[in-house]
Amino acid sequence: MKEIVIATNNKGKVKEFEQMFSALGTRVKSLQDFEEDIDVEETGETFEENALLKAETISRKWNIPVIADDSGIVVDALDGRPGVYSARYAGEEKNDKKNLEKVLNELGSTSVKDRTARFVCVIAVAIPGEESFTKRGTCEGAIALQPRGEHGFGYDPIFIPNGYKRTMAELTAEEKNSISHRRNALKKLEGWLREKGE
Ligand SMILES: O=P(O)(O)OP(=O)(O)OP(=O)(O)OC[C@H]1O[C@@H](n2cnc3c(O)ncnc32)[C@H](O)[C@@H]1O
Ligand SMILES: [Mg+2]
Repeated sequence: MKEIVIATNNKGKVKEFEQMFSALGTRVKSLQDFEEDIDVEETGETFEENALLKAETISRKWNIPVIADDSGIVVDALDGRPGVYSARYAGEEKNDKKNLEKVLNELGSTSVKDRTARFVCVIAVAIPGEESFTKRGTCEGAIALQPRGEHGFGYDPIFIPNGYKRTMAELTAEEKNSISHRRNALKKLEGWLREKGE
């Protein structure tokens, strides 16, 4: 596939998709590349529902194939929060720094062994005239005691992937893209992408 539209306004996601899709020879377009300001309301209760909402809304609007990514961080000691509310956890303004501070505050002095968490990414595919579907990828790890690192976006400065001492924001883009929830979801789409590429 030469080009794919991703129904997202998140620049961090776009960058990672660009990096991962370039290896497959596919150009990426996001909602930022269109004149119109579009923000699909995320009213679903699961990552799957929200990913489908975003992909299908844009696919129907322009009658083109679209993928969408709904993702977030699930913290065990917080009963799975922020989960699907990750983007707006500290308020509607969607502030990455405030969001991760809220998670750190809520965890307080919770011990390292009880700070287990995972990133979740669900990619939805919507094609005019075809049944939509989703693929889910995860990345297991733990919440750091303090934010560290400048790379990536969102909750990366407080997430330590299993097998690493560094936070996700201290990994290079290549390192993150080789283990991330987004990579793991995309891997499950590779068969479909190859078929569409022919
Ligand atoms: O809905 P779109 O337009 O795609 O953009 P968004 O930022 O609102 O995206 P989501 O609704 O999927 O919310 C995802 C939240 O999870 C965070 N998140 C997702 N992937 C992440 C990653 O790879 N690293 C760190 N945080 C991530 C992100 O910062 C948001 O707060
Ligand atoms: Mg969103």
